[in-house]
Amino acid sequence: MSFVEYPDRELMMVALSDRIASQLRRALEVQERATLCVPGGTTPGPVFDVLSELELDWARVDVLLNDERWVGEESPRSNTALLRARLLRNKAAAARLVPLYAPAPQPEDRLEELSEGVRSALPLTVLVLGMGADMHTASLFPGADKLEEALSDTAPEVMALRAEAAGEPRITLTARVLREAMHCHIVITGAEKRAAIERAANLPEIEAPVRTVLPIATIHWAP
Ligand SMILES: O=C(O)[C@H](O)[C@@H](O)[C@H](O)[C@H](O)COP(=O)(O)O
Repeated sequence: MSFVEYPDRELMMVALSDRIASQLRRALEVQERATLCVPGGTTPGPVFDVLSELELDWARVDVLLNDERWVGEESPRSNTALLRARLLRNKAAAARLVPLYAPAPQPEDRLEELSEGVRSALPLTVLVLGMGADMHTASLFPGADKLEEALSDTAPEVMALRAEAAGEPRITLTARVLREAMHCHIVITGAEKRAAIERAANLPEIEAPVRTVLPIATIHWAP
């Protein structure tokens, strides 16, 4: 795991966006399409703003969330709505969105068709992850009902999980899909998350799910 510390958040978001774009550009020199997988939540908005303006053959990029809360796009908690509002516009409007949500009461109702779409976009070329102070990443929450299976090498690509801390049901990429990414960045801010990721390095994955990607991740941190 490597750790990059920035003096402030703005600098981090610009530097990280630049790095993501150049990794995608390099991949597109040798392959027809590339996949960018990104988190929802409150941290990545500014990265999306910068990325959406960068020069890149976006028409050959598939964009996919790490995970989604099981809510419609009209909800302020919808990660898909965040993606549409902040990333899939400007130059990046040409990218293809791989959906992780479809209207239905429960994620299990649409899991098969959503998984098929995800499979068509694998492996992940550039994976950007957030992390909660409880050391969850994507929707791999400590204490989630199916966490053990979601961390295993034999998990399906996509699973529906429920956890008390998660609020609504979640749909998430599983650990093995995250671990197979070509490039992996974790973006975090603040003292609490810095302490959490340092703690995660010495805990089992079942208690600190983010640990599953630490061997391949570059951690980007700003106060
Ligand atoms: O849908 C989600 O909640 C995310 O994808 C999740 O994994 C997020 O990255 C972390 O919870 C950090 O969230 P914040 O950036 O809001 O702290």
